[in-house]
Amino acid sequence: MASGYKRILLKVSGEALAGDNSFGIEPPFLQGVARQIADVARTGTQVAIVVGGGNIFRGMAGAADGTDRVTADLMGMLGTMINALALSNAISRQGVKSKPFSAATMPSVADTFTARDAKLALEEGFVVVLGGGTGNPFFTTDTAATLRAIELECDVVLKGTKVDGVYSDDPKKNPDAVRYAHISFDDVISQNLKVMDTAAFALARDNRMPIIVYALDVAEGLSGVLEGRGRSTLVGDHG
Ligand SMILES: Nc1ncnc2c1ncn2[C@@H]1O[C@H](COP(=O)(O)OP(=O)(O)OP(=O)(O)O)[C@@H](O)[C@H]1O
Ligand SMILES: O=c1ccn([C@@H]2O[C@H](COP(=O)(O)O)[C@@H](O)[C@H]2O)c(=O)[nH]1
Repeated sequence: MASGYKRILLKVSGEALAGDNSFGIEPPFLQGVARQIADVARTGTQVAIVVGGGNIFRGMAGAADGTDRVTADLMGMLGTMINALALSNAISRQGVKSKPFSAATMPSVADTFTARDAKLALEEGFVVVLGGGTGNPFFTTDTAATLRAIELECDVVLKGTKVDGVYSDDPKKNPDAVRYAHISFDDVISQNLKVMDTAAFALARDNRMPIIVYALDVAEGLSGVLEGRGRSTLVGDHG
C-alpha cells in the first residue's frame, strides 16, 4: 500500500546498525532495514536516507580521549560514510536502485552531495543514501537529517532508532518513562528530551518539518509506521 507521502527523509541510527553488538554492522540487521526501505520505495514513495555513525565513532568520545574536536568529528563523519556505502549496497541487493552521496568530496567513493543532484536521483527512482552528515564538525546526523529533508523538500523526517518514540525521560535509563504519541517542538525542546539534539528540533520547528520517531525493528516495518500503524511519536506543531 502507498504511504501517502511523496518524499521522505529517513534517519537510520548508526548505533542500531550494530544490532546486538557494540561496534560495527550486523549483516542480518542491515539486510532487515534495507528490506523495509525497499518495500517502501517499491510503492512509489521517494526515499532519501541520512545514516548515523554511533556504531563506529562519535566525535565527542574522541575529543574526551584528547583528539582535537575537529579531527574527531571528521573521523565520525567518515564513519557515517562507511555505513552509507553498506546501506546503499544492501538496498541495491534488494533489487531497488540506490545511490550513495557524500557531504565531503571523495570522488572515487561517492558523488558529492548537492540538493540538485540528489533530487534528480530521487525523481529517477533511486533511494539516495547521504553520508558525511552536514560535512561540518560540531553537528550531528540528526541535524543533517533535518537539514537534508528541508533542502530536498521532503514531507517528513522519520528517525529510525533503538527506541519506539519520544518518552518523558530516557526509557533505557528510566523504566517509568512514559511515551508520547504526539509532542510539540516547543515541549520537546523545553523539556530537554534527548532523543534528538536541540539544533535538529529547532531547525525542524523553524521550517515546519514534522518528525516521526520509531524503532527500526518495529514489527509493522517502515511502511506500517508511514501508514499510522506501529508505535511511534509524532513531533510537530500540527496534528
Ligand atoms: N526522552 C527520550 N525519549 C526517547 N529516547 C531518549 C530520550 N532521552 C534519551 N533517549 C535516548 O536517545 C537515544 C537515541 O538517540 P541517539 O542520538 O543516541 O542515537 P541514534 O540517533 O539512534 O544513533 P546514531 O547517533 O548512531 O545515529 C535512544 O536510544 C534513547 O536511549
Ligand atoms: O554533521 C555532522 C554529522 C556527524 N558528525 C560526526 O560524526 C559522528 C557520528 O554522527 P552521529 O550523529 O553521532 O551518529 C558525530 O559524533 C560527529 O563526530 C559531524 O561532525 N558533523
